[in-house]
Amino acid sequence: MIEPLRFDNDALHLIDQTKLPLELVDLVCTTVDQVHDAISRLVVRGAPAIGIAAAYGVCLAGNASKNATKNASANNYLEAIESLATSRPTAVNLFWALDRMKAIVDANTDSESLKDQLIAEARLIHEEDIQMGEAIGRHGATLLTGCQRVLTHCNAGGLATSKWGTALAPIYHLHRSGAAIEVFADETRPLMQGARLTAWELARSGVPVTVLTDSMAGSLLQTGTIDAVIVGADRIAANGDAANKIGTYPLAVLAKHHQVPFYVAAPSSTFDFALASGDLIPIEQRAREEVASPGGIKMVPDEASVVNPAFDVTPAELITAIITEQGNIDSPNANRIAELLLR
Ligand SMILES: CSC[C@H]1O[C@H](OP(=O)(O)O)[C@H](O)[C@@H]1O
Repeated sequence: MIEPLRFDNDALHLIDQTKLPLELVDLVCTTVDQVHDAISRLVVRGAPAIGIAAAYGVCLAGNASKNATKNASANNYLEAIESLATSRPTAVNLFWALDRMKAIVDANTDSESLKDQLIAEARLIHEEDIQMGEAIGRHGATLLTGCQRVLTHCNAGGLATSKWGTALAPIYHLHRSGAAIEVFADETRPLMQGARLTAWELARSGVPVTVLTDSMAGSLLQTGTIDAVIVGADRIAANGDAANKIGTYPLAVLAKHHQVPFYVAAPSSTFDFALASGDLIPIEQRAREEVASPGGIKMVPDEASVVNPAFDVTPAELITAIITEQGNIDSPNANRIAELLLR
């Protein structure tokens, strides 16, 4: 499996996902600002991957404070945490990871070992995500068993996480076990994560994949072509409402209408119990150019306005089950989620 990020104690190596599928190249970050920029430009993207990258980004602040006093060193890390928290607003994994790094700084009593403690915590966050992806694959496979044609939106695969993905983890699990499963991937405008990233990583793994434009999903569901829909999430509120890539909500409505199971796959680090419902989830608004000039080619006249929300929110009642590393939550609601994840 492809691994989108690697840390060698002084540098964070990222697959530059803005270059895929044409080029497989790394972007090497040695400063906090470079990691902030990499997250904001979607060099590294996907809720779990963003959290892991930010955790390693905090560690890079240590490079700037080699000779600083204890307080300066801790302050550098706290400034890094504050800065990285402004890189993107929706994926709660970013803030979940930064909170874990801040707890290490706050508990610090020995500045000499602080950088090592932070690197250890970032590596733990990374390793935990690998384990969570593996478990999501196992749990999700029990729901997708027998499904031959699965539709997904955006990229919630290995490129969006540490290794196995979330929505694609059950598909990789079933494919490895010899199941006949193929994926229909929404291209996912405007940044085309489905066409560029999901198709690339599935093809590379030998999983049959068909790319469709986002507007084609309805007719595939209408004609019975699709056995199940599975997507990732960037933040799930306490009542089970899930924020995910723009275009997920209409897909959930279509799946409900055509009585096709609609699954959301996410690790517990994507749940935000501080938010009672999905309408409270901050939705990132991205630049006009992503819609108006895809690939630098102007498609929209200057006189026209453009909207570009990066995410939408799917109400819990449209979700058949949420797949987590701790198990599957059928017909999600607040008490079931809390019960399963907080036990
Ligand atoms: C496994 S989380 C993947 C999640 O993140 C994507 O958004 P972006 O590409 O903007 O980071 C999309 O919502 C995916 O479902």
